Amino acid sequence: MISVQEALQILQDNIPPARRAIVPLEAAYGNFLYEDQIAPEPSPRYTNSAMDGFAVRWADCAHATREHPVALELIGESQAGIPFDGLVRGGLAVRISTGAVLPDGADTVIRQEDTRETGDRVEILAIQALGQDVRRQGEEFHAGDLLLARGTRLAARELALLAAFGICLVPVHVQPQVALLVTGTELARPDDQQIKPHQIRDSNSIMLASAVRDAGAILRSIVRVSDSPEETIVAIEQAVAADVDVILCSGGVSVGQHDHVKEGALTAGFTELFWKISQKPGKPLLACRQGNTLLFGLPGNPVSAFMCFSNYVRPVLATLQGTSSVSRTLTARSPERVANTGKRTNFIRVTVEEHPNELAVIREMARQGSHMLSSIVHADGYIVLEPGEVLEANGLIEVVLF
Ligand SMILES: Nc1nc2c(c(=O)[nH]1)N[C@H]1C(S)=C(S)[C@@H](COP(=O)(O)OP(=O)(O)OC[C@H]3O[C@@H](n4cnc5c(N)ncnc54)[C@H](O)[C@@H]3O)O[C@H]1N2
Ligand code: MOO
Repeated sequence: MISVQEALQILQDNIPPARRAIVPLEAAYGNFLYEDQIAPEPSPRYTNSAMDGFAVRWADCAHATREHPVALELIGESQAGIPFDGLVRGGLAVRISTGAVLPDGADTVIRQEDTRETGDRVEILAIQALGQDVRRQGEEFHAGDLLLARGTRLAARELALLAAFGICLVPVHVQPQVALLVTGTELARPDDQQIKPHQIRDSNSIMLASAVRDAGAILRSIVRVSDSPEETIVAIEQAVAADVDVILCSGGVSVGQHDHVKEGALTAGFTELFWKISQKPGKPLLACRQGNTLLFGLPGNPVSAFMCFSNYVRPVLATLQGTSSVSRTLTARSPERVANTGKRTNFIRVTVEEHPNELAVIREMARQGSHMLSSIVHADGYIVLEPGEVLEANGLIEVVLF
């Protein structure tokens, strides 16, 4: 058996390069940029008004007050999308809407509330400063400025920025594609009304499918097979033919007569990277590689499957999409003593209580069984203790949050 660190290192050394593509903006959601994005033009694109009101010359009305208004002749309008085609000379004003081009000659906008219209004239009742309520061309970005750095994840705000600059083809790392293969003769679908007394419901399918989505990857397929070597081999070969990046198998990875994932993977042409890690839960985790495809044999026990996904698969899926940001951690205090009395690295599930301006407090889940979903559902994260390691009462430790 290898250690947790050794397993992580082997995986790091075997992650294929993240796939790249230039995709339309509409298809880029959730992807990470592989190149900096540079402003092709200034923003704002043109000098425009921040308010509905009147475009004027500062010099005409610098001293205007409600007691001593300044009257200007209204000569036209600059509407958003329909600019004024003329020059604002001394003594003149142009009606302007928010976002409309500031007409030539004007340098200041008076908002509507500070004016009074009288026929073809507008009285300026108040003014604060030269250039007020004018949004200058390039005041946010000049052409050539950095908009988004490589490695940025593209979501609502980032996509809006690219759209605003007309960047419609985006260089991204493609989200990795995953095929899920769930093995187990004892499995029934969750909605099976005829479930037999010797069957259990397949909870790993939806758990892993959701975890794949949470990890930013794309689930291409879910195939369920019984504990049959032939079915397992065929299903693995089909996943390889579909050219996915990662094949995730659930169950059938231990040493029993009916565990066929390892032999299935090797028969389908995979090379073993490792099998069995000195850890609890998730000891029999299998990792294999064939070309640029990785295969994981996750243990069937639901908690083991989830913890192996969190520790090993999730970081791989992150690297495959061009990022290393995976899990959030925090330093917390344990009021109780926690010990690893076993021989394997122990991923101990804990609840986390957070209080403002205080260290978070963790409590070990009373039940840690790898068949007990409550140990992950009601936990907030986990701590890692090596064999023989003791966290004394009130000791501090890093918690990995789910
Ligand atoms: N003789 C030994 N037996 C076992 C060892 C060992 O070292 N020597 N390791 C144990 C450990 S640790 C684990 S973890 C499990 C892993 O076993 P498998 O990966 O072969 O998984 P299965 O036997 O297929 O299933 C284990 C358990 O999980 C349930 N299961 C399976 N699939 C699902 C699913 N889709 N949804 C919900 N539950 C599932 C299954 O019914 C079993 O109860 O091996 C130990 N044995
Ligand atoms: O590794 Mo198993 O996950 O201890 O039950």
